Amino acid sequence: MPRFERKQNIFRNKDALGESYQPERIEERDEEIEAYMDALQPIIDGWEPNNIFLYGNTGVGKTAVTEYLLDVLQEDVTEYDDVDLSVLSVNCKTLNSSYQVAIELVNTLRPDGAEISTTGYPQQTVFKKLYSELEALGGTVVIVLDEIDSIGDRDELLYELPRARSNGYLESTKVGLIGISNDFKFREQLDPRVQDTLCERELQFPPYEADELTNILESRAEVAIAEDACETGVLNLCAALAARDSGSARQALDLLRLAGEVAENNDDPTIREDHVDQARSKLEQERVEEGMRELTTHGRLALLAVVSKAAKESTPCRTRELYQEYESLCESSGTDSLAQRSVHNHLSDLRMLGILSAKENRSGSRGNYYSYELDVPFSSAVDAMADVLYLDDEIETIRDIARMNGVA
Ligand SMILES: Nc1ncnc2c1ncn2[C@@H]1O[C@H](COP(=O)(O)OP(=O)(O)OP(=O)(O)O)[C@@H](O)[C@H]1O
Repeated sequence: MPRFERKQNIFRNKDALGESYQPERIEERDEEIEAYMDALQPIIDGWEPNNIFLYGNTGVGKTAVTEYLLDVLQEDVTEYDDVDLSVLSVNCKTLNSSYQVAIELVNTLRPDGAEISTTGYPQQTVFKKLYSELEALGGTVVIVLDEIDSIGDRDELLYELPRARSNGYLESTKVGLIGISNDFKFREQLDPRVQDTLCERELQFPPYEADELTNILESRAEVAIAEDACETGVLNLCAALAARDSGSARQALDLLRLAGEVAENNDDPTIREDHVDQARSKLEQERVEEGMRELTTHGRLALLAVVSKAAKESTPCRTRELYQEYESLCESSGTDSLAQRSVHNHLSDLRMLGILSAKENRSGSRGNYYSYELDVPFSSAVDAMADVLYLDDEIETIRDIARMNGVA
């Protein structure tokens, strides 16, 4: 009978590399913190808060810096008797309308057991309930709406809430909104009147550079990794890979955590660079698989067409040739093929997902055309597809051809 045994050579505190960990120190964001503090200053001065819109790619510290600064603010505000600050944080990811966000806020403010139902009220009734809860709370209320873009175009709350005082719905309570988003298009899509108020102060967080990620990793590794369990060059490699790809601290931390797990599972005493390489392949495969799950059958077949061409060392490859490959895969799987134009759209989607990359070629009088190739390792793409497409024979043949050509 196998027994469980605690492993502890690699990690000192693995949770410190996880999503829910709040770092004690924020590295490399001094300028952004200064601008953010400036935007929050009216709160400590006792004035109405600014509305703040914060954007930047995923994993660049928007949530971490917001949580950190609001904690500091809540602590510092205790020095001033005339400011009574409350912070409400809601992640809008699963709440895709103003209505649902307003219900969530009301229920956050109400005591257990007094929550309202999530359906059945007219929107204005829910807004009124929200105003009355906010009025009962009093003082200054900062409402953080993370992943605010999930609200989409049903953004009435973002128009109404900042105007609640001037419209007489709130008398004593001062409300400030902080909207956080990694969707750059969201701001442009907002109604200009919403833009005016919500984006009163705009803050942008740029992607991290490799040396910044190294510093973030170093300070996190102090807490998370056991002494001497990380070989020289490992943190730099995680940082360089994440900087080249996305500039995301989350990606760099994920790489380190996964590399540690690979080392641990191999019973190796330290994390080495080859563990990071394995971690990167694993993460890439997860990314492809995640993208794959979102694809329709035709998206998958279009991707398999590119994989098949890659096995033959025939990529980058233009749509017309990929289309022939796609048609023959459709035939093998007993699926009716789509027109070339639709397959072209699927290839564009795969490019947006970061699974393919495309080169634009000029072809004189006949205009420009794209040629596509895989933007993820061949083996990750083929493994992911073997899991979701019932084309075992075709996929085996593709693997054989790849082996013959030394494509990995
Ligand atoms: N400057 C930093 N110093 C220390 N840790 C950081 C820093 N920036 C990011 N992190 C860490 O990186 C991870 C991702 O950061 P965070 O969740 O704040 O990103 P985000 O920009 O809000 O991303 P998303 O848009 O996907 O929510 C977290 O674990 C966070 O603690």
